[in-house]
Amino acid sequence: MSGLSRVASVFKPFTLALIQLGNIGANKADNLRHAREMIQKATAGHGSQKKPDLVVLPECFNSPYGVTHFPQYAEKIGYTPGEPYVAEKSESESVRMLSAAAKETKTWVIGGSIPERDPKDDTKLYNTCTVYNPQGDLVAMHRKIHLFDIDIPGKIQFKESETLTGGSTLNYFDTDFARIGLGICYDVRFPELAMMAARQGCHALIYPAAFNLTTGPLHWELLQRSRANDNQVFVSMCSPARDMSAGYHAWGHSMVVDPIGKVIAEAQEDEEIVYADIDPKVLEETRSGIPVTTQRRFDVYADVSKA
Ligand SMILES: O=C(O)CCC(=O)C(=O)O
Repeated sequence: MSGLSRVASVFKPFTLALIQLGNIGANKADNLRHAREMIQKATAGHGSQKKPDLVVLPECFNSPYGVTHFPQYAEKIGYTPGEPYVAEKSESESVRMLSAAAKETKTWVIGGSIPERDPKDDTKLYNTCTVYNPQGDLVAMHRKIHLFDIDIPGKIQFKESETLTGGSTLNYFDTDFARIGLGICYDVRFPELAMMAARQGCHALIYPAAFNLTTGPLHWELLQRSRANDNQVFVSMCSPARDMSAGYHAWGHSMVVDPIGKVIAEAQEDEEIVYADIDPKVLEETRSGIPVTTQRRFDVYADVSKA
């Protein structure tokens, strides 16, 4: 067996904007206000910059990043794919803001991530990304699947599983220009997830993220270029700005990589908006020039979990 199992039909040029948000502090209302202003700024059009079709916020944009903060900042969203949902009346203030921002700017918004409380089980929290169309409807949600539990002695220790539960579904959404796969930060380390999304026809994989000063320089670019090269898709991670006065020091360097593995946009460390023009021709040329997407040998490696 070879080839892609399902290919989404629509893939047109579009402009992506990554908001490398700064000033994420303890005051949630301020964080939400600032995120909304930055969405407005990113979509306002500056000089020759084309208005983006899709804007992205970073991981955990409404609260400081840290396991002790998640319970305090968590919000109930209560969205179930396929069921009616009125975002502007959501119990979640972050969802209401993101929906309003998407609607007022008439732009697709990937709303970074926020700590979410399970609507049916108060003891369960997730790290959750929500997505809005230009009418402000919530159209997709992704709960971080792989929790960030690492311990590099003397460098960084982090254990999201102390307060979070991992999601268990692959998620993507369709726009009028592309099919976009979702992951959150640590999810990028798992090639299986990216490969499944690409095989479901995603043209771009987007990860709100927040790497750190240890793993950022080691793996931030490497992982994005790897997932892009493995699957011949666009890959992007959007980070918060670096704030050395915060409890968690984010790497920054929000980035977009094209399907041949080239970095086509990159922020530095401070608050910044970076734009990338996504050109479907690069995906087509990469796949026809180096046709690994049709050369796979699933007869040899049908199920890697059994290897
Ligand atoms: O994988 C890494 O090195 C960082 C992951 C991370 O910061 C996260 O999942 O929030």
